[in-house]
Amino acid sequence: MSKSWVSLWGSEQVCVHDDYQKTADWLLSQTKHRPQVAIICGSGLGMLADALKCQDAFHYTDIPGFPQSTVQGHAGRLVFGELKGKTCVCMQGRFHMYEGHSLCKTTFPVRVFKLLGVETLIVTNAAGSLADGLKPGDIMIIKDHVNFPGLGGFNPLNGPNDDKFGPRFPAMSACYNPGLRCLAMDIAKQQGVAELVQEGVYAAVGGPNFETIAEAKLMHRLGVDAVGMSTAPEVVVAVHCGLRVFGISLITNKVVKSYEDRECVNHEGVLEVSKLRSHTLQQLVSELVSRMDVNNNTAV
Ligand SMILES: O=P(O)(O)O[C@H]1O[C@H](CO)[C@@H](O)[C@H]1O
Ligand SMILES: Nc1nc2[nH]cnc2c(=O)[nH]1
Repeated sequence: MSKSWVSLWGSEQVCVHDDYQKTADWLLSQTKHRPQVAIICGSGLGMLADALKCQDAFHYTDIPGFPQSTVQGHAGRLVFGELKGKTCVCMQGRFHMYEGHSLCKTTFPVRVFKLLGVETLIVTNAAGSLADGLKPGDIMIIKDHVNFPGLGGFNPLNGPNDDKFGPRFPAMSACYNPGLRCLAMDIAKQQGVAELVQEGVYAAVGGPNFETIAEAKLMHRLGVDAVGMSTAPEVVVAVHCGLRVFGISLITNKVVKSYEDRECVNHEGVLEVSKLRSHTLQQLVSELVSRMDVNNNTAV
């Protein structure tokens, strides 16, 4: 397969199977862990990796073929370890389109995880709320997403399809696993945090600017509950290659929807709220990993 192709947007860099394989082979040669579950930590949520025991950690700068993190709150480390009886790999820092990464680089780790033998992907993010019932500090279990860049033709699956990963036209109607969503809700009840947790629709936008009021009103009318600048491309690639997906948004701010509202969102505020809820989120994700079914690396 050629390494570049011409899209609507100009010449795109393509990652070929060999690129993912080389990174996966290098990681397999550096750690004895064979992860069943991968976790992508959102802005300020890198502490999710702290719960892993017997850690092997790698800086992205040392991993062949890996993109680099450039955003504050994304440490740029890949951490392998054991979490409540399951082997996990955790990304402390994800890649966003607005950093200048191509979509294949933005989603690169997901296919590497597939080649490592991962069966389940947990994606987390910081997001702004559009739904009136969601406030900063709340946790939204993602039931579905709107991939705005994807709808506009900016999709990580653009270009020649790699049949070894998945089909040309993958279905996206059950992206976020219903069983895991239900289990997470039960765990939230048992942990006494059910009043903080609800399900909702996440929308991915390109960023890096936050929303104008007109954009916020538009998304609210369309039924979007929370908005961020990540996650959907990773999930599209994960579903394409057959990974089971669970997603969670930590609501870090309200998206301003009124011209009378003088509030103004900023990244420092986003990181502050992430920090405040980090323990609750860690407890929820740990218990979910503990109780999810995996069977010799086969998620059921
Ligand atoms: O989606 P994550 O990586 O959690 O980060 C969110 O927070 C940042 C803005 O504060 C953006 O990168 C947005 O996508
Ligand atoms: N687009 C967007 N991304 C976010 N990430 C955290 N908060 C927000 C927000 O309000 N809008």
